[in-house]
Amino acid sequence: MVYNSNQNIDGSSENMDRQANEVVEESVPKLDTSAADQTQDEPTHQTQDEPTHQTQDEPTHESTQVMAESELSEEIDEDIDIGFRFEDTSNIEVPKLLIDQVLGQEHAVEVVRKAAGQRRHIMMIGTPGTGKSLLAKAMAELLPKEELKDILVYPNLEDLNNPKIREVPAGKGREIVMAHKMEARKKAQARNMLMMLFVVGIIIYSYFVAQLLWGIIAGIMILMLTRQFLPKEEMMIPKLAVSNYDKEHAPYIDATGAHAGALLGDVRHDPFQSGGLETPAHDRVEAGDIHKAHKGVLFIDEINTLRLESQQSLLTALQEKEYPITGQSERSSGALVKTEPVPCDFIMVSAGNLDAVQKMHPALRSRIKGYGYEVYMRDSMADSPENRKKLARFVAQEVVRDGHIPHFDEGAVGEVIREARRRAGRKGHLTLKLRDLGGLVRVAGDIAHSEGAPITTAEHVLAAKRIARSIEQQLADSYLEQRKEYESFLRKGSAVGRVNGLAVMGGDSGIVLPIVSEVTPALSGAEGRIIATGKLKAIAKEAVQNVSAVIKNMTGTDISRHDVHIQFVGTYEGVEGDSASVSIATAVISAIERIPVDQTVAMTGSLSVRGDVLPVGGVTYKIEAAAQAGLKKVIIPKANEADVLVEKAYREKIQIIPVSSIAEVMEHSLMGPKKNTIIEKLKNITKLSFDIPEVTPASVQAMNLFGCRN
Ligand SMILES: Nc1ncnc2c1ncn2[C@@H]1O[C@H](COP(=O)(O)OP(=O)(O)OP(=O)(O)O)[C@@H](O)[C@H]1O
Repeated sequence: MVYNSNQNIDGSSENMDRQANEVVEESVPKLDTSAADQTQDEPTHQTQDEPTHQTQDEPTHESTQVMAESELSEEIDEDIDIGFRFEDTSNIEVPKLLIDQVLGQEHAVEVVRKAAGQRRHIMMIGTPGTGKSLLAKAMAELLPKEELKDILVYPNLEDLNNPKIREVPAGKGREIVMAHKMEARKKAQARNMLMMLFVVGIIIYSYFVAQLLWGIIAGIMILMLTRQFLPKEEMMIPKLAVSNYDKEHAPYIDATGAHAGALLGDVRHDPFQSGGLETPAHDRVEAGDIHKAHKGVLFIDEINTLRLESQQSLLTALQEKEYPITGQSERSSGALVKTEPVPCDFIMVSAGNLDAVQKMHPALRSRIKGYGYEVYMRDSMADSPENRKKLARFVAQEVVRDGHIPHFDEGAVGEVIREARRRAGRKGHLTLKLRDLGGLVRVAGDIAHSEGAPITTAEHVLAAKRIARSIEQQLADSYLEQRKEYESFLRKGSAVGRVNGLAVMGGDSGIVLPIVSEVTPALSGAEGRIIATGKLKAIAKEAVQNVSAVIKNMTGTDISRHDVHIQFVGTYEGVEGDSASVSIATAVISAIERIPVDQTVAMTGSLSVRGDVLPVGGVTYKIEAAAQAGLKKVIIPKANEADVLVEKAYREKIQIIPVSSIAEVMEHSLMGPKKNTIIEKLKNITKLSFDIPEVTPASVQAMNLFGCRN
């Protein structure tokens, strides 16, 4: 039995629904406690045979309905009001100071300004690419240049393994080293001259006493001995460990992922430790990032990835504002050397996501909390004329920073802003994941540059959007291709216990995720089980458990003597998040009640235990994936309705159905007259759910940021 995917399931498909139901009813008995054996006999046959048959009937016809990438319309959407008129981004002034270039993070900017004035540490938490390191760099620009120092390491004649440390004003260190070198050279020259005269004297004398050979040998011996035993002036030259010569502003040192040596300083190993060939200990001392950041900013991203010992040492350095340098490798001769404490009065800007906060050394965290600020970076900003203007300035900044790509005209900036809207995932917002958006600007610029175009236009940006697809997007395309080729999901007709779920990969790529459910008699004599396969991770597993509560409530069926199998088809990489909850519920209810599901429908949504459909992330990408796969309708949570910013090319291809309860999901996805009974039951359950706290799209975004995927 084939159901036309273009039928309206709300009204005109009623006939077909009835026919479908009749077919299913004929062959599959309704599941109840007494019909356990029957369900074991037939369901596999019913649910697997029918769909395969359906999809193989008309594959070529069907494939024409599927939207290929190349068929996508390249039409430019309606114009975007940027908030002001300009010819191209060369007319937009780019602020000189980095802090004035930061957009959308007003709170963080304010904190950075304050912290720079008061020399406080900062911890920035937020999504990658939202400007954390940019702000840290900007902070270094705000610090007074006058306080900068150079650090010199001197030999300690009393204890060669304890070199001395001296701090001098910036630029002075270089002068001191040069002066020492000059002096050493002069002394060495004078000494060499004296020695040569002495040796020549000996040779002349030996000539006159007819002992020339002995004279030459004595001369060579004297030269060798003086080289060995006379003090060497160059050994006394201090080493410039940290130089701020000619620096325009305070140092910004990025110590992300630095090993102990690079972070805390090190003393090199000396393979020739004697015989006049050795390198003096002070000359082998290497400053660490904490010392190079003296009077400046030390930036550490993903601070939790630093080894615990390094975090402890960092804490000491923060407290003492000085830290001696010693060899980090126990087996190296450098381990014998330990300098006097080296100044390291830096401002630490640490960054990461919430994970970083949880896993970092508690004492270090407490130090930052007690002597600084914690800032949460925003992911998006309001889509106001003022902010659109700022985004136009961002495009100008990126063009200037790149230095190779042509400026953008107004249309091109409009397209970038449209993409910023889409990527925000929330209506009325613009994304602040500006590193990624900057990537789009660069690819568009590269296309324009390779064409020899004097200016980047909207067409270049559109072309860039097609080319600059993330790995996940490319993978999603390849998945879709494979799934279409092997018919691993259906696009028309109906099937019992089978639902086209939707998922996101990498935050910006939707995929169709078929979910199949089957009900069999319980294998063990005890209670029936819910068995979910497809490498489900923690949240997905919990979602399956929650759904089972809804199902028990809804169906009123005692399923305790049955095992409910739920399969996430083709999920080799595993599944996380709870956005498949409505799909799981629909598949299981369909399997239990033997009511077919419309296969032209895709769905996404989280589910409360009382049957409310709650918002999820990535709706736009999921809808686009469903449209691209050739599906006709997509059910989304009503709370996500405002977040939908589907590309123009997909808008006509798919009907979006926002719902707020599982009853509505069933109404739009089940087929046949039997569905009304189940919908009535479901409506009664969801009526009771008024006291469930509301989950807003913003809270979903926050959950996503902190590692929860939907
Ligand atoms: N708020 C912003 N304003 C202006 N430009 C930004 C902003 N956020 C990001 N950018 C652009 O993106 C680039 C990368 O941002 P940045 O390195 O600061 O991100 P991040 O938050 O430190 O990311 P990560 O945690 O991955 O290091 C910046 O050099 C800048 O070009």
